[in-house]
Amino acid sequence: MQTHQTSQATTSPLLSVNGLTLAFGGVKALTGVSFDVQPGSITAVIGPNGAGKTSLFNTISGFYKPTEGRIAFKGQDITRIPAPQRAKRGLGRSFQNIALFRGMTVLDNIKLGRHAHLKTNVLDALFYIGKARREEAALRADIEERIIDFLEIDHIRHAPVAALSYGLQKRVEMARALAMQPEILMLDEPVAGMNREETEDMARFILDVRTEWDVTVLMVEHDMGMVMDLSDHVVVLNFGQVIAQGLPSDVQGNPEVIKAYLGSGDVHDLRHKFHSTAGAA
Ligand SMILES: Nc1ncnc2c1ncn2[C@@H]1O[C@H](COP(=O)(O)OP(=O)(O)OP(=O)(O)O)[C@@H](O)[C@H]1O
Repeated sequence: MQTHQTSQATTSPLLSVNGLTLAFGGVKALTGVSFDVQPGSITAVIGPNGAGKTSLFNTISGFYKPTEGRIAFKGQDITRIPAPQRAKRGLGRSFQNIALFRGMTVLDNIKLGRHAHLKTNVLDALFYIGKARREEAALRADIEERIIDFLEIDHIRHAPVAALSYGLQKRVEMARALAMQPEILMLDEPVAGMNREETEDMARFILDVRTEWDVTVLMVEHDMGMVMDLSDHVVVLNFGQVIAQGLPSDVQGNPEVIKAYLGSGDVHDLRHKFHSTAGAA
């Protein structure tokens, strides 16, 4: 297994995952997973289907409780802290399958950013809109405008989410996650199902989120080309374990990584994506 010394600076990590183990009954979804996310970095978690990526994301954001291990955010242990409090502390996330309120407008979805991930029903969320209007409208509006401007979604701000293309919906989901004003943005498959143009747009937004918003990015993504182009650090999972981590160039040629993808039948895709990367961006 490669160490991640090559691509990891010596500064204190923003997020530190240590020996994380998660079991569903007899199934071990994660076994002793450890890695750091450096502030200001783009870190990607990759791995074949069923490798444990979503389980890892859900454990970091607090939806699953690990059987063993520790998660530290900004130097503080958050392993036992409930998901809403993690979000409040600055862990923002999007979801693999779009989790927007489809009947509501883009703007209202963004307004819910701070609370929608934390509330389980629409009434709670709607109540929040009223409350927000009274209490913090000006501040919120400023942030919302910046997000709308940044993600170039002004023209659809009053459109119902259900009427939008898939690529735009993913962008609105990112907008909503940004409305939480996260320090670390966790993106679950940000370009899944997107065409090439949409993927390139999203890649640009992810890079800009880091530079213009000063937000650290942790993403799970299947699109190898994008991962290799954007990431500072790549963590590879297979069967719930970290089999390699380091610079994109390190993991790309790692025999264990190739083997993991070969086993899953994804190697053709992997090779194709690796080789198409250079000319893509
Ligand atoms: N809620 C659950 N109950 C039982 N087993 C689960 C549950 N969620 C995940 N698993 C199992 O844990 C393992 C890891 O699954 P996970 O969804 O985290 O992988 P993944 O890398 O995100 O896969 P994909 O790329 O297909 O989304 C798999 O064996 C899966 O069947």
